[in-house]
Amino acid sequence: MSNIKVEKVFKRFVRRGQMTDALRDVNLEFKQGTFVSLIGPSGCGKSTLLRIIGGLMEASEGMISVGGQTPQQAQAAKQFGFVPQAPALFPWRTVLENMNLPFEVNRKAGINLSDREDPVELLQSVGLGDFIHAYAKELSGGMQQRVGIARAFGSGAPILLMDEPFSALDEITREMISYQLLNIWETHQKTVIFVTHSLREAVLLSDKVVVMSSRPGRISQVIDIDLPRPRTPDIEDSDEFHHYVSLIRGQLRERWG
Ligand SMILES: Nc1ncnc2c1ncn2[C@@H]1O[C@H](COP(=O)(O)OP(=O)(O)OP(=O)(O)O)[C@@H](O)[C@H]1O
Repeated sequence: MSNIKVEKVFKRFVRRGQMTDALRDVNLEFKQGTFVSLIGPSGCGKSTLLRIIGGLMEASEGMISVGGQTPQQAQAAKQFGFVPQAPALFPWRTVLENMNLPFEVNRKAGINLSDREDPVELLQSVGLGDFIHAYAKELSGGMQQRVGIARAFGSGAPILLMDEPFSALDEITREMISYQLLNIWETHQKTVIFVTHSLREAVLLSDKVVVMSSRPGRISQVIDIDLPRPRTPDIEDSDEFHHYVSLIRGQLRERWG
């Protein structure tokens, strides 16, 4: 089981003699196969926490375990897939060729990914079945981001770290993509840690929402989202949905005030 445990994590940046405490006393547990969102005011340390979990940055103090491994060991064992704000696609490669990138990189690293998922089926589940032979440069920003998501789900990594993947998209596209992300996640249940500023996205997508406060970033509350799955658009009109949104909004306001 690749459960992730974060214990007493503290992170201090020191730049030109200036100290910034980005995270303090962060304790969290992520169960394998769950979808967890991190939400909080700008600068509260969400991206820093994601990078520390993903082995891209070291904590100043504390312990992180990814199924018993350090984040760096887990990263070397290809446990993580990253979905950043803008997907790193090769414009002159087709969508299908871009899907093969992690596979090619991992093959060079001598890692056998024979059990990888079917890229065409993954692209279909994010609504890109008709675009597999299109060049990446021919796609809209939203379509490119969907390729990035499908690719992360097909990379063989059991843990996906998503840092505001929809932030560059317009509202309507965001809404559509969030349902496609739900769709692909409900079929291929990986652990997802999803950084967002959107209350709606956090509630719609997640099993748990971690509300953070600034500064230094701490966990102010972890809220279980007890809404039935699969989640369909009508859920957004339900009283329960609105209840969770206002609960999180209240938490965030309390911490700002
Ligand atoms: N490499 C760095 N060097 C120095 N300070 C940093 C570095 N990275 C982040 N910080 C600081 O740490 C704090 C947390 O930053 P972080 O990017 O994790 O916040 P965030 O919650 O993801 O913000 P946002 O929602 O605006 O993306 C901020 O005060 C930021 O200036």
